[in-house]
Amino acid sequence: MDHFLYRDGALHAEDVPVAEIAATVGTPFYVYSTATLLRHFRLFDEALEGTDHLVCYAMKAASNQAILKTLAAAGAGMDVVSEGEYRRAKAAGVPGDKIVFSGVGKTTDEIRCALSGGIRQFNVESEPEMEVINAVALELGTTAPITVRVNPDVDAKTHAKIATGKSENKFGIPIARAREVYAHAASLPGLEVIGIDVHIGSQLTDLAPFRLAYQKVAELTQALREDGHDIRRLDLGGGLGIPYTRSNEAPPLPVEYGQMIKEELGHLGCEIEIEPGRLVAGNAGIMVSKVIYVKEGEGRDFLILDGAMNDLIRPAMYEAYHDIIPVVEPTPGLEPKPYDIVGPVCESGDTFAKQRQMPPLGAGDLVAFRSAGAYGAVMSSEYNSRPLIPEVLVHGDQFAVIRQRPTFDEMINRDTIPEWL
Ligand SMILES: Cc1ncc(COP(=O)(O)O)c(C=O)c1O
Ligand SMILES: N[C@@H](CCCC[NH3+])C(=O)O
Repeated sequence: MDHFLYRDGALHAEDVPVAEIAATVGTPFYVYSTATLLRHFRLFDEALEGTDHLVCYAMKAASNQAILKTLAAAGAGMDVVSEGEYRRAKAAGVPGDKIVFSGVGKTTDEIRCALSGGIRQFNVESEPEMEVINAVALELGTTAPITVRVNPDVDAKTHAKIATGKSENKFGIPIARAREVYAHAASLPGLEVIGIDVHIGSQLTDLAPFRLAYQKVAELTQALREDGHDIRRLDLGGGLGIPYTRSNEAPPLPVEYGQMIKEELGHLGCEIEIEPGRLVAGNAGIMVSKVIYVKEGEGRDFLILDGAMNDLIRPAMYEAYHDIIPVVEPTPGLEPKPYDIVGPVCESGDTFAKQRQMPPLGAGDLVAFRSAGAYGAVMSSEYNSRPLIPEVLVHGDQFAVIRQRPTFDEMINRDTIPEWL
């Protein structure tokens, strides 16, 4: 459920007509709903009710400071994967002891920054990284709390580019080597081993791969405890998928996911951490764009939009499907027409949808890409020298621009000219 609905014939973001935002900020732009963000965060929090737990929002999904602040104020922890994300989380008011640091290539500087600023734990991805964290901790005269990310060799049954839990993926250490790696970690005086981490992929639409991975984590917990490690925290990653289309079978709900976690891991008495990103932000955001031209091609009509692959890369990158709906509610009974929906960028890959049935649209009409809140604005670029598009946050009947569109001069003057030119 989200808060982008038609009312009186017009698409609204909560209580604000989307066309009103378009008139203020210009198209294209992203708009997020505070109510959806909070609702989705709370669904996870409630799903783990009765356990000692922390929901650490995977801020890579959408990391605008206003979004982070909204979630932080509701009690969210954060999962970060870079110094930039760590600093964003701190700037949004998240205390260090609610920030977990994931990622396969943390640099010495990043480790130093997080360890001196305060960190809940590092999710360690390799033995060389473990050595570096140990060295930095000793240099700073402290100990670093860590989990080791294990790769359970489970097929997440998602798009290959976003599956992370198979042995051929770069993530984590093979679960078969875990006991050896934990023994190594325990021998390093700068580390405090506190738990296990696992994350098998993104946009999972079935609980079975999660269950399989968590069963392996449960077995490993017992084995590591027998080896004398005080395993007291399990970080179970993110990955629960969202419905990108209403015709699809809906993915499992957070409450079902939470129930499964309790069934598989509840008996261990560990603190549970999860790192959802997409499910918190995905359906909390839309991208709004305007039709520039309708072009009649051979055997097909193109809707040429002012939004492009640089603004929303998911269709080009993963063949991802996004519902695209008109901002003016279509009159019932209007015969839909097939369109290829494309952006102005000079690549044929700049195609959002092929032969998509839409109500007839003309130049100047606004359309909204649903489910664009996660991995939307954060993956955008200025390719073709198209300035990054604005982001807007709605709260009830109020809206605020939370990222301005840079001016062309700002974009151009970010570059510097060497003195010999
Ligand atoms: C370590 C880690 N945690 C959490 C997430 C968030 O995943 P999702 O947005 O699918 O919930 C990711 C991305 O897949 C990740 O790599
Ligand atoms: N960027 C991907 C998700 C990546 C998940 C990152 N761990 C997407 O848009 O679906």
